[in-house]
Amino acid sequence: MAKNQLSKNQKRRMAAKHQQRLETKLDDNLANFSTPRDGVVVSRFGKSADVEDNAGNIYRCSIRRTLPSLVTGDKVLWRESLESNTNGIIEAVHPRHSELVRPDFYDGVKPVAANVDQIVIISAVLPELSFNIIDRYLVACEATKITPIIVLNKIDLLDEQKKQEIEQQFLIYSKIGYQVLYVSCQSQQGIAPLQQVLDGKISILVGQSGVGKSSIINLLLPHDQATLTGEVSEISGLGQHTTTSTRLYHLPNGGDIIDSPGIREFGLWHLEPEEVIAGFVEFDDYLGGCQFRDCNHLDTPGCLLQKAVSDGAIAPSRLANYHRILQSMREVKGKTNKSYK
Ligand SMILES: Nc1nc2c(ncn2[C@@H]2O[C@H](COP(=O)(O)OP(=O)(O)OP(=O)(O)O)[C@@H](O)[C@H]2O)c(=O)[nH]1
Ligand SMILES: [Zn+2]
Repeated sequence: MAKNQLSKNQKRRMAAKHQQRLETKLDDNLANFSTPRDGVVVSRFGKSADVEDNAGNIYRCSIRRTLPSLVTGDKVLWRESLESNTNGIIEAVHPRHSELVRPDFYDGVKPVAANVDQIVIISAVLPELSFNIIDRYLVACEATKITPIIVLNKIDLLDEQKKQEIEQQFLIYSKIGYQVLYVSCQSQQGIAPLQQVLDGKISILVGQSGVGKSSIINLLLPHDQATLTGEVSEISGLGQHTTTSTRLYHLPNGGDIIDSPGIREFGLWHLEPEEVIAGFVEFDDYLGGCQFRDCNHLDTPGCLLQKAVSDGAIAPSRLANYHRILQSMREVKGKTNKSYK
C-alpha cells in the first residue's frame, strides 16, 4: 500500500517535472509567441483547449500547469504562436462569474462550463412530461445560482384542450417567478421568442434524452457552425467525439450556447439537503416558522409548508416533489432517515 502510494507520488513528481521542463522551454521561446491577448475557451480537450480570439479565429492552445481546471466558457489571456498561426498557449484565466459542475466520482465535483448566464431546462410531452424532473433541474440550477428558463418543446403534439391543461400546470412555475416558454421544432412555433431570451447571453440546454435539445440547437445555430463542429473534432485527432466534448457556439444575433453532453442530465447527489430545500424558492417565506425546529415538513404537526399547501399558497406537487427528491438522495447515498430542516 505505502509502496504503491510512493510510486504514485513519484509518478506525479515526474509528470510535474516534465511539464516544468516543457514550460521552461516555452519561456525560453516566448519570442516565438505574440504578446498576451483576450480570448474565450470554446472547447477543452485534455491538456489543450481551443481558444477563440475577438475576430472569431480559433487556436489550439496548450495550457499552463497552473491552470488545470480550465473549462469551456472561461475567459483567458493567451499568446499566439508566431511559428504556426493556429496554435498558442494559455497564460491566465479571468475570474468566473458562474460555474457549472457535475458530480465526479474522484473529486466530488468537477467544473464543466464557466460564465454561463442561464440554464434552459427542456421538457416535452414525448417521451414523457415529468414535473418531478423539472423540479430536480430547478434545484440544481438554484444551487449554481444560474437563472433557469423552462421550455416545453413539441407543442405541435398537443390539441387545444391538452395545451390549455398543460399551460395551467406550468402556471405553478410562472407564479413563482420562472420564465416558461412553449416551442415546437416541428412547426417552429415559439422559436423566435426563445431566440430573444437567448440573445446576448451565454446559455446551456439541459433535459432528458429525447426532449429535443439537439433539434433546438440545430434550429438556433447557423448551418456553418454545425458543420464546423464536425471538422474541428475530426482534426483534433485526440479521440474526442463531438457528442462527448463541451463546446461553445455563437448565436446569430449575439450570445452563445454551450452544448455539454456531460451536463445534459445533471445529477443532484453532490448537493446537501439544505441546498435541496433552497432549490424550492417559494418555500423560503415559510422556513424557520414551523412549530418544531426539526420539522420534517411531511407529518410533523404545526408545519407551515403543509399549511401553505392547504391554503393554496404552495402547489401540492412542489412539496411532494421536494420529498421525492430527498427520498431519492437518501436512497442513493444510503443515508439513514435523519431529519431535514
Ligand atoms: N413532434 C415533434 N418532434 C420533435 C420536436 N423536436 C424534436 N423532435 C423529435 O424528438 C426526437 C428527439 O430529438 P433530439 O433533438 O434528438 O433530442 P435530444 O434531447 O437531443 O436527445 P438526446 O441527444 O438523446 O439527449 C427526434 O426524433 C426529433 O425529431 C418537436 O418539436 N415536435
Ligand atoms: Zn414544516
